[in-house]
Amino acid sequence: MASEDVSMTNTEEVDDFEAVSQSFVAWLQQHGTVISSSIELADLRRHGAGRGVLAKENIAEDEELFAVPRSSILTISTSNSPAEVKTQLDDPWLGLIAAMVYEYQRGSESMWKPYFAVLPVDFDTPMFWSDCELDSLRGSAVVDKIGKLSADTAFREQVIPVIRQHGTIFHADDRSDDDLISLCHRMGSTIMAYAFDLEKPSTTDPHDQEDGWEEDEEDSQSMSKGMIPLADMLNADANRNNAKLYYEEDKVVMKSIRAIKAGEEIFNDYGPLPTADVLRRYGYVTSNYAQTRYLNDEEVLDDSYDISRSCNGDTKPFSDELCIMLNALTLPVIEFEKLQRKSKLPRPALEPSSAALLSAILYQRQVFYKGTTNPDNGMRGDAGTTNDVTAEHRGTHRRNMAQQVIQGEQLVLVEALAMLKEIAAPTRGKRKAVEANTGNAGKKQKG
Ligand SMILES: C[S@@+](CC[C@H](N)C(=O)[O-])C[C@H]1O[C@@H](n2cnc3c(N)ncnc32)[C@H](O)[C@@H]1O
Repeated sequence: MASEDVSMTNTEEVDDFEAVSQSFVAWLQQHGTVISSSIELADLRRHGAGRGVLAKENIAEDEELFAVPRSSILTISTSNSPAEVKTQLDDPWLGLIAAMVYEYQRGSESMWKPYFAVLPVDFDTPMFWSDCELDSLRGSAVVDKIGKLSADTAFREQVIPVIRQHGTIFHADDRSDDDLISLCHRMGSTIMAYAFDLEKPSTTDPHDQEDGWEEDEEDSQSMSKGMIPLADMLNADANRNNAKLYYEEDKVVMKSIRAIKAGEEIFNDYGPLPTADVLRRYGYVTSNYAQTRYLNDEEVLDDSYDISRSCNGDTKPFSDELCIMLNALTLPVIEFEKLQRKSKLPRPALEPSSAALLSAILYQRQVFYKGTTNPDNGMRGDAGTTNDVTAEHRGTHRRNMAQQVIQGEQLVLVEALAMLKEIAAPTRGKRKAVEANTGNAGKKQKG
């Protein structure tokens, strides 16, 4: 959410918001972005969604909405920062942050200046919450995933020395370290909420190998991060997702994936993230994701497990990996050794003893939420961004979002515990339904 959204109080600032949008669109076109006359960049602050893209007229499925040349995408390699800076920071995430700080600090010398004008200055992600606001998220595993201290350390120890070494070209000589660290946080959070995983063109420049930002280890070989102007002006809605980005050799193309009526918003999809992760990455909450998941990070193994809400018979609340791990833990040693000799794993069907173990863990997990909120309150309506509230209401808005996260997670726990109770001690006649619900129908159960 852009800072001008929050501070907007008078007509002058309304006009400024529009003017900034218009010069951004003009800049895009000057640099080769082709925009369909059927869409427009719109002011959606009244819906709590900042800027967004709307259909001006009916759009058919598979129509090109806009095409952005790869040269307009801000990445480590397209940035004009000196090669020495690019090689000094070999972490791709820190590298992209440094490239963005560099381009931002150059002001009108940077080709991306009109783009920075539409990017956010303030964020509602928990990274920027006060301790008191964070307390309203107590119990959720998201609190341990914020990583503010480790980011501070990485900025202080790795990025700041590089900026200082090239202080003149970074226009950083009159800025304090704390000031620069705030700027790094701002760019890091922008990347988190706006950047795309870029698919590389088939003939890859060898320098591109260093480019980008790795988020997930498994992605690191094939993906890099880049800031794609205009593509990142689409808001997200899993249920109303109607557009998709396609990667071509010299450009990226946003196309409709279904017919869109005039006046409708054009939506991207961030994927089936747990509500807590939508808040952590994007600074808003929504109940729209059908697969509201609870990240049950028990650290039993060097991994974590999702428990999904079983909204319909197709959804498996407990993953195969989780079932196998629990079954392995509860298996008598002699049985476990038998499987080991045959190089086999336990079945991915939750055994009653495993269900009892998982129940005990989840009851333990419930205690962490004590006093945070009451799960019986039911879900509140969606709390959007702070784009439409003033700064003094920000705390209330953040606490409302926290409440929506906590209530969602507690609901998942309550539903999972009820299901586990059935598996651990099934009531006569209900066993079949439980097996169907856990995705294990037809599989032989022990015990
Ligand atoms: C990729 S940007 C989309 C453009 C953004 N609205 C803007 O004005 O710059 C992602 C940010 O948009 C906002 N956003 C995206 N989808 C939203 C939604 N469904 N409801 C409310 N805000 C949303 C969040 O602030 C998120 O961090």
